[in-house]
Amino acid sequence: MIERAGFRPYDLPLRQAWGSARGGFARRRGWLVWVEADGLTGYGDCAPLPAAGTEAQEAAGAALERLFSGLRGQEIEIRLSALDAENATDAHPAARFALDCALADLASQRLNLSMRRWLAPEAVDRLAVNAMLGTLGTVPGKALAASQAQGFRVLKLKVGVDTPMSELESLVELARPSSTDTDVRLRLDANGAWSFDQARWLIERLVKLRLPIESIEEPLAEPTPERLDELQALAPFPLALDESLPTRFAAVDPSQLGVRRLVLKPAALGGLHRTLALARRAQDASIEVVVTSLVESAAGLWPTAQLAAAIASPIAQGLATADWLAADLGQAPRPCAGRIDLPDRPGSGFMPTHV
Ligand SMILES: O=C(O)CCC(=O)c1ccccc1C(=O)O
Ligand SMILES: [Mg+2]
Repeated sequence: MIERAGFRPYDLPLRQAWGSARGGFARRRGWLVWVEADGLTGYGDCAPLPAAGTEAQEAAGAALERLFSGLRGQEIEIRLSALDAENATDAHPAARFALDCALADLASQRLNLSMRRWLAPEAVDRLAVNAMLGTLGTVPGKALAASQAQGFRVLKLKVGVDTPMSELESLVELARPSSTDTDVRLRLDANGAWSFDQARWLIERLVKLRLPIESIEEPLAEPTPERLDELQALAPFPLALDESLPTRFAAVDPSQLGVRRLVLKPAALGGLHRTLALARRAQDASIEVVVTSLVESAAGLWPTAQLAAAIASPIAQGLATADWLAADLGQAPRPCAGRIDLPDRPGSGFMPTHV
């Protein structure tokens, strides 16, 4: 039975401003949330980011007030299933995700299971992850070399910030055989920057020039399954939907979206189990999935990584974001040789440095 529960705000500076075609940020603000029962504490993170498909800060704060007001005295499992049963298209996915994580952390600790095995017995212990280098125009050549030397094989770049023509030139320069190992590929994220014609122009050139492109996220400003399908037919690499999943395409069957890959952000989709269910539906339709963070604190990154391990997609996951933060709420999962190894500890693995 839940004895205590609460949340407190945090505000963490980044080492370097985050940029994208949908804007950027220099700090991450959110709430550390916790739930206590049987001498154990479960943690979660509410770190709204509207550009990624979550509610705004204020709506999240109000939702946390509501979600946490009636917790005391409730049974963990009952509260967890009630959360999952609520309307899937609700207006506060980040707040709901935070409570879901805290309850799941507690429930898995009580069973002495890692959160990933509590979510799925077939969970893996190791995840391939991509490096996140930032916006194409601001990435120095040596950052590329450093990531490769660290063992990353998929390097992600934000694009759609400059014109397609100048970004193509930068990509040609970056992908020169002298600067890129033969097995390294670039994951591009346009965050909805391009018209259909711009996207087609760029994809056709990337293909013709044989640039080592791993995938492109959110190519279109106005994505429709028809347009995505037409673009996907031109590309030998997957196109992916990300922030338009919780917003535009919440009710669409993954196999009908026109893309070969989905990027899943559990805080924008509103919870662990519903993200796991969407991942399974996609994988059953031979659509790849990638789980990514929201550049949130370690309290959110741990359960997000545990969820990725439960989904067990073999491609690189977007979880190498802890180093973007200059301060954190606890030790974060950190990649080594392009992979994250998850510990066997019960729960999500998060422990606050100071409470
Ligand atoms: O995918 C990654 O490597 C990190 C996650 C990421 O890029 C991201 C983080 C916050 C908001 C949006 C995005 C995005 O993929 O668009
Ligand atoms: Mg993305």
